[in-house]
Amino acid sequence: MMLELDGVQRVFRDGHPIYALRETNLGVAQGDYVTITGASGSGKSTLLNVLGLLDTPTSGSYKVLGHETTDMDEQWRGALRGQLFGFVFQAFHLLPGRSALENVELGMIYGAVHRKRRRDLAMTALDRMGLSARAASDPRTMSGGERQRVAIARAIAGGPSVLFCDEPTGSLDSANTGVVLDVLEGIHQEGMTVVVVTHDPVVAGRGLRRFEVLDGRVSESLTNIQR
Ligand SMILES: Nc1ncnc2c1ncn2[C@@H]1O[C@H](COP(=O)(O)OP(=O)(O)OP(=O)(O)O)[C@@H](O)[C@H]1O
Repeated sequence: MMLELDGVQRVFRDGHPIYALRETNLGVAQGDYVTITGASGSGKSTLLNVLGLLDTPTSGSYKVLGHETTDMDEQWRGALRGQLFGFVFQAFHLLPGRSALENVELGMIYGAVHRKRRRDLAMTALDRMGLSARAASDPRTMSGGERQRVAIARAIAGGPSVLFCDEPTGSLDSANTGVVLDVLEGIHQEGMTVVVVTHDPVVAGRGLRRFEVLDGRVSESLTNIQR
């Protein structure tokens, strides 16, 4: 199993305890295309953050490729995250005043990749996103769909095993949503594991395994069981 949550809880303390995730069991296999839906505040982002090693469970076990992560120190967790995971967020998080190519390269700056190799990987990733002609462009001059494709290029350039996307189409119109969904499908077909959090049923519908979060409880959608 690529990712395996077992009895995971995430409790925030804000005066009183907030049970963002309760007794969560979830396995993601290599090559899965998982979508996670749920109402606002149900715990979707918390689930993605825990899976992406951006946050730590309060209790329970979380294994990545069989390695228990809950007792790793932050340096190990960071190394694992940098090596295995790529992230895409709703708000793109691209640096203005830097070219698309530089933005993609910056995603690999903490790795051990040589500068020249970083540039080649960044160019290849932009090319895969159909954006090689815009490599020198400032993201501020690009459309929302193009910006998100630059962000996806940044996330995949270093060759992660899992791509995590938190509301990747939340800032896009329906045409650009379709383009980004096609891109994610292509990435999945090439073998990457894809995990997408979304409140949009159209986006959720593209997943091959669909989960729903309700008040911190995660359940697999019936459509998977019938499949
Ligand atoms: N750092 C935090 N401190 C306190 N409470 C938090 C924190 N992060 C999340 N929560 C709470 O945990 C619950 C789950 O939040 P989460 O962001 O995971 O929901 P979500 O389903 O992603 O919501 P949305 O769709 O609105 O982004 C909510 O009640 C939220 O207020």
